[in-house]
Formats: sequence, C-alpha cells, structure tokens
Amino acid sequence: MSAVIEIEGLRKAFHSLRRGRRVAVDGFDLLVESGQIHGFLGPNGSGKTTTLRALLGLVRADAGRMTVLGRTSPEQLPQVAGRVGAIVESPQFFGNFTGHRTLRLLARAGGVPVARVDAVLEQVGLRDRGDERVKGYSLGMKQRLAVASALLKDPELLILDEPANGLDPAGIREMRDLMRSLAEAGVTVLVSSHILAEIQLICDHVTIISRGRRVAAGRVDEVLAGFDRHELLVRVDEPARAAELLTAAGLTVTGDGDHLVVGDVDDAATVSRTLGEAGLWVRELTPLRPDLESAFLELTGAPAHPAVPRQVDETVLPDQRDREPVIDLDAKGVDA
Ligand SMILES: Nc1ncnc2c1ncn2[C@@H]1O[C@H](COP(=O)(O)OP(=O)(O)OP(=O)(O)O)[C@@H](O)[C@H]1O
Repeated sequence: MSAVIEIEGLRKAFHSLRRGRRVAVDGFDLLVESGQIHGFLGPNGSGKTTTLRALLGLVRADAGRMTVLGRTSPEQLPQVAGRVGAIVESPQFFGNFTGHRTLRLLARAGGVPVARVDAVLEQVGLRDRGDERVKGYSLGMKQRLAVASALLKDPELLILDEPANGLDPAGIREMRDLMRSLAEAGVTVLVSSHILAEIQLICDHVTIISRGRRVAAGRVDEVLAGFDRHELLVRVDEPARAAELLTAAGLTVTGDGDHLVVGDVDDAATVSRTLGEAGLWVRELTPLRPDLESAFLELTGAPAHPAVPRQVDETVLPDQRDREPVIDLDAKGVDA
C-alpha cells in the first residue's frame, strides 16, 4: 500500500486581536494509504479543518512536512491537483440553477469534459433530480451535489470535511452508501467527522486528533481493541445477590436495575459457573464491545459535540462565523 497523504509534525497557530496567539495544530501526524476510507475524528475546535486546509494549501503551515499523492504540499500540489477532489470550504451554489447546470458550469471552469456531469450525478444518486433547482434540494441532496462537484475530475483521492454534518439519519445513510461505493471504485477517502457511530460504520482506518495533536491512529478495530475492558452484560434474577457472589469471586461489578456489568472477565464461563453454582441462572451474557464514542471520550476528554447544521450553500462561510477578527498572516507574509 502506498501513502496517499503523509503529514509529519504539522504546526499552525492563528493570531487573533482579542485572544492573541492560538495554536490550532501542534506537531500533528497523519498517514492515509491508498484504498483506505480514513476517518479523521476530533472534538469541536481540535484542528481538523485547519489540518485539511493546510494540506490543501488553503492556509500556510508554520512547520511540518506534507505530501499528497507523493508530491510535497503546498509546493508541488498543482502537479496532483487534478487527481484530488476536496470539499473543505463549503461550496456555494446558486439556488436558481439546476444541479445539472451547476455541474456543467463547474466542469467547464475546471476543464473537465461536460460528459462527466451525467456520470457524477449518477454516482451520487442524483441522476433523476439533476433537472431540479438546487433551492428545492434537501440538505442531503446539496451535500451530494457538493460531492458530485468534487468527483468531476474523477479523483483518486477525495477529502471531505464533515460531509454528514447537519444530515438526518436518512441523509447520513445515503452519504455512507456513497462513500462505500466510491471506495469500491478504488477512490481513497479521507473524511473528517464527529459522528462517531458513522465513522465506525464507514471507515476502516481512523486518526483521532485532540487539541491539535494525534492521540490515536490505526485500523478502527485495532484502535478499539485498546479500549476493550473485557466487560460482560449479565442479566440474572436477584442481581444484588449475583453482584455479591461475583465480587467475592474477584470480579468488578457495576450496574443497577435488572442487569450487571462485570469487568475484567477473561472467560465468560467464570460468570455462569459462579452464579450457577449458587443456583442463580443467567438469562443473558453479552460481551460489551468498546465503541468509538467511548474511545473518543477517553482519548480526548470531550464528548463528540452535537451536529452543527451546516449547509453547503450557506451564504456565510464557516470561517466568518463565530470567529474573532484575525490578522491574516498569510496575506502579510508574516510568520506566526
Ligand atoms: N481562521 C482562523 N482564525 C482564528 N482561529 C482559527 C481560525 N481557524 C481555526 N481557528 C482556531 O483553531 C482551532 C482549531 O480549529 P479548527 O476549525 O481547525 O477545528 P475543527 O477540529 O475543524 O473544529 P470543528 O469540528 O468545529 O470544525 C480552534 O481553536 C479555532 O478557533
């Protein structure tokens, strides 16, 4: 497997008038290999968007080494730009244009054959809706139109910043199916998100960022294995008595009501035997597998923040919302 994205020691600080210098990304590393659907997870403000913007040359990094498809970023990015599709800044669409017309315009502007438009509409499941005006699209359809615009170039690498943000469960499912079909078609996908359950379902690899630093990376199942507490959910009559017996047998027992959670269990038979010998019959014995949600909480000290609805055709760019005035160091050529 070859590296499609490599980031080593990325640093980026912003200077704001009110709060002074703020380090957004602090020595961050990321490795995405070809064929992966790679989840990029982190709490609100942990540095995901800044990382992606730096990778794509939209903001200048203070330090670090980055490559995209084997070329250094940002210097050699133009050499591979035609092979990379990205939605990091929310694209703006004209509500009065149809999806088809929007993509035709973008195809012409990007020097892509207009014949690609039908192909990408088909790919994102908008073929039958391409002749409708964008203002009549649901949020999920607008997100898919945004993905379609990134697919016009038939990219090998697709970078999506929070593609499921603000979507309802049906929209999230559509986005998930779309990413899966892209991966099956051989596209490498890097997707940032805070919707952990979705990342767990969609992605094979994950990198977790907290306060600008990488706190975990690897295959999703391997990252989760590090959080396996070998716990079992146990349902039994007389749970209070069962808890006493299991504690006396050296196990950790928590839980209330009609079930117990028994920890540090190497062999489930220990539980059923201990209870069975005392005449208590186990009605349910289920291993509790760690999920990304709890791993994330433990690693970052923060719960995944609730979805912030963000529409792809919002008139306000994300950077203009809830942000203080910023000294644009890039424009002034000043080092942070
Ligand atoms: N243009 C900017 N000016 C000033 N501060 C910024 C700017 N962009 C990002 N920051 C700050 O850098 C930190 C990281 O922000 P970033 O947007 O990269 O996080 P994120 O992980 O993408 O968050 P979210 O999930 O909310 O999108 C935050 O403290 C943010 O306020």
